[in-house]
Amino acid sequence: MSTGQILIIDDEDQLRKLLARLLGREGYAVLEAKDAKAAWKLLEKEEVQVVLSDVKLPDANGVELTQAIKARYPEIEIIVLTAYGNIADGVQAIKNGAFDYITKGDDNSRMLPLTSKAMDKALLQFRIRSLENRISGKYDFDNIIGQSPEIRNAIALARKVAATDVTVLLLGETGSGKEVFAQAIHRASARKMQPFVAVNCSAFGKELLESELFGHKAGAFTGALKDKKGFLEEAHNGTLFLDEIGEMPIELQAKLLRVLETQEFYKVGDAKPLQVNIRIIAATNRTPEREIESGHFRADLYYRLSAFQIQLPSLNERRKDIPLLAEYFLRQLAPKNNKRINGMSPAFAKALQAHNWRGNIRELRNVIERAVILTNTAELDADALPIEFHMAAPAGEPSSLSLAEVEKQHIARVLQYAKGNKTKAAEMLQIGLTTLYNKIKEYNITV
Ligand SMILES: Nc1ncnc2c1ncn2[C@@H]1O[C@H](COP(=O)(O)OP(=O)(O)OP(=O)(O)O)[C@@H](O)[C@H]1O
Repeated sequence: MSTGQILIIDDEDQLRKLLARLLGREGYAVLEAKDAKAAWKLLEKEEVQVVLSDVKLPDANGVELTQAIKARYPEIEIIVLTAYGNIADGVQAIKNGAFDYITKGDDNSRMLPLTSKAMDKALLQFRIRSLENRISGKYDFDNIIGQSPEIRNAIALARKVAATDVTVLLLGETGSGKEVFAQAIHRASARKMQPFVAVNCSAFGKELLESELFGHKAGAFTGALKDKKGFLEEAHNGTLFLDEIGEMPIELQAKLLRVLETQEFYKVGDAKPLQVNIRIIAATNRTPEREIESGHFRADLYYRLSAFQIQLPSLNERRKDIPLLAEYFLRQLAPKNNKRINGMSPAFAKALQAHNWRGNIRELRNVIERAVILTNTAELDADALPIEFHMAAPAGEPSSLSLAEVEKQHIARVLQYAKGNKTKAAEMLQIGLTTLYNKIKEYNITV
């Protein structure tokens, strides 16, 4: 029995109903639309794998509609129904991305096998897409955890801008969720079925970043053996996320500005420009104004990018979300690590609240994962936290402590944490065991 859903677009009621019956008998779920407008409405609401569309529709041409549907929903396969004798339409439809075409009334015997093949292909594409989404852990706004006004405010702004094509600049400390926001904006936009391409500008050297972004022609430089598509081209019709934009070399920033202004760019080694349609979301963990002053960030690019800025709060600024996020990561990470852990002790929760989260949500996630791995009971407890959680800063005026005193206190704390195990303490302190013994003696530390 076949599965999957087919949408038939045809204004001839009789023929449409006949096809619907035929395909329904094969086990497909079938939807019907009289025109393109009704078809778009159904496509928005329903998951459709295959479209059968007449060429002559009251409000559209099926050959052009094919291109529009493929642009928005690339996984869908389309079979076009052409009028008798009009092969040109069929050929053009295939050029526009159709799976195939059938001549109306003439090809009923081809209809079922062809539909079944198109369905197989589409189902495979849907499966790949869903696996890709799962692997890359894509986020939408509902998965952005946080109740504090600071994060709710950022989410509200991002939701509003998502529906538009406006360039967005996300500001926030490292690990505060800039990429998560960029993905959520993409997924809430009309481009959601199109690629989301993320580029970390700090991960490449200057030359490499240029050819990775813009692509290159074969022979453009030594080692460029074949033509290569750049990220800009890969993100065509979709969203390009430029992370750490402040790290982009200044000459490249000028080129990027040109792309933003003209939606046009040149591959490295190519004389003719390529047209692209992309939405840009950029992010930085630096302060743009300071970067401009120091000459690392072009002011004109900044003004162009910052049409819509969203400042993401740091975790320290929204401490009341810490328990919520910790629970969320625990629920996610315990099963992943095959652990049955259903809560955290008050001491564990208190230590999370007191910590200075310089690495923000990424750090919190890592701390929870580490604790999950170390825990074999039903509850996360404070001893599964990294050492810095156990060692509050030494009390008193800093000036009142000599370096030797700080060293003594630190060694004492580490020994206490290691429950008197000197080998473990020496490892944590990254000193030899003999040195540790000497220090214990020198400072008269009681173990
Ligand atoms: N609000 C949130 N809810 C749940 N998980 C989140 C949230 N924000 C961020 N995360 C998680 O925190 C981690 C860091 O997020 P992300 O990579 O988006 O940060 P970033 O600001 O882009 O960091 P960097 O500046 O280092 O690139 C990821 O594992 C992400 O899944």
